[in-house]
Amino acid sequence: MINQTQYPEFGVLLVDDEASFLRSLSITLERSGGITHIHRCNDSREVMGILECEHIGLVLLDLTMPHLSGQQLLELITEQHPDISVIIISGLNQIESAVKCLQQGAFDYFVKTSEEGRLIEGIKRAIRMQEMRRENLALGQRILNNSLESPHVFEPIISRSHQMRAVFQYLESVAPSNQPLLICGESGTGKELLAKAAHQLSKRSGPLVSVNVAGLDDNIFADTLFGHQRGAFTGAERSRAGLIEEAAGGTLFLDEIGDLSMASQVKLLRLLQEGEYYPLGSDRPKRIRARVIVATHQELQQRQADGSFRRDLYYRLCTHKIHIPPLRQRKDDLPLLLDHFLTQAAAEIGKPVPGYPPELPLLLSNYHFPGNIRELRALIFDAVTQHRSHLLSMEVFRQVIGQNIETKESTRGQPSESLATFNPEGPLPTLAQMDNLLVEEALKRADNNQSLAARLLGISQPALSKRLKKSRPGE
Ligand SMILES: Nc1ncnc2c1ncn2[C@@H]1O[C@H](COP(=O)(O)OP(=O)(O)OP(=O)(O)O)[C@@H](O)[C@H]1O
Repeated sequence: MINQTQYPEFGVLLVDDEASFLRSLSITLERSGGITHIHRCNDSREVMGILECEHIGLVLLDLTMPHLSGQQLLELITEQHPDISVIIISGLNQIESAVKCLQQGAFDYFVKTSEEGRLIEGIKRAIRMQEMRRENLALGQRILNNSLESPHVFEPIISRSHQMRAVFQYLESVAPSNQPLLICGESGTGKELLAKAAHQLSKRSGPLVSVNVAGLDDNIFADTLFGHQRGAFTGAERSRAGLIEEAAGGTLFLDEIGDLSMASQVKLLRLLQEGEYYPLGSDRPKRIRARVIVATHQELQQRQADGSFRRDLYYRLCTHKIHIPPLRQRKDDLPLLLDHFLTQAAAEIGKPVPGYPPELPLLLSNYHFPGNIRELRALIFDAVTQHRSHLLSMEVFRQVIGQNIETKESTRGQPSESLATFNPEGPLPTLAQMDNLLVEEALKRADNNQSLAARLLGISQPALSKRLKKSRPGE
């Protein structure tokens, strides 16, 4: 488990011969930047040894020191540990030495008298770059090996789709990060399941605290997240910790973020930018010690375009972004999910697991599942509850899916993919030719099952059979 006080995931080494400066710099980093994973060294001769045995990602280096100068150390570090970032924090405000250090590979250069906010921002930028570099490396490695480090975490998420596998690999790579994670996808695609997996992978010792923010008015949003002091408003008889506090050392999951009010979006942005918040009625800021995961089924790009979602908040949230494909784009998962939910439903109801007619997977694969996996699960549970024999009845499925296939196929103004095959430069097919094309396409989709093909076409099976006899007289 990651100690909840350790940020970032790698160590930050402070090197200066003045022990008092080291002490005050650590306090500043911790208080104003939330940076707590700190090592200190006031003897320049020990630096290279520390880099060998500690997990260091960033060095903050003084220039003027006895034994080895900062410049000598910078040269050694960039040569022997090119993956470690170095920021120079010097007592000298000399443009030549700054330029020289940057040319030598330093990430940034500050003077000790620099304004605290600027210094912290620079250090956080370096941490962020280092985190991204590590994530990229980890992701590249996983994709190359096509591997998962913790496959057990994904066991509740049934899938064999290569798109979902890529999602899992990405999730593993960004799990240690402290940056927000944005999970997008249609309703019922498993965003909450994925948030749980992300929390587990992060190995944070604190809890996963979830809240659906859709429809929360701004005051309730602030009170829910930030908590309040006693007497903060009429009726606040006791202080109450908010969910941010409850999630300390763990993960705060904000679901339906696309539906957050504009006023609350400003509050969330400030929280993410500054890492601090004020409980209602308090003038003492508190530091957020939870990783934030947000999810939405809304198209956030679209919501930005129509002015209902802040662009700056979107950019804060999307450092790490996952899009879960809808079920209709990963039909390979249908048979697995069917078996999974049949077993689950049977166990819950206390019945033996029923078999199902061979045409059921075919029927399911021709449906567009607007409610995604949640809808599939509900359908299967309903069918298992209702069935009486050893074989699952198709009736429940036909009632829902049959109608919707027809609705979907007859949607006006939205040509389906198979109809969008006209060559605009070629001659227009005749109605009779289109008729044949449609019948052929329906049979292909229905795997030559005529009753299903008829359903797709919105006609009866005898009507289809009649047409086929006409168009294929020899068969
Ligand atoms: N791949 C999967 N394997 C097994 N069950 C799944 C899978 N994906 C989703 N589910 C199940 O489907 C239901 C909906 O999933 P979940 O609540 O995670 O979706 P969601 O995307 O967060 O939906 P919403 O946007 O409506 O909040 C849950 O019962 C969940 O356990």
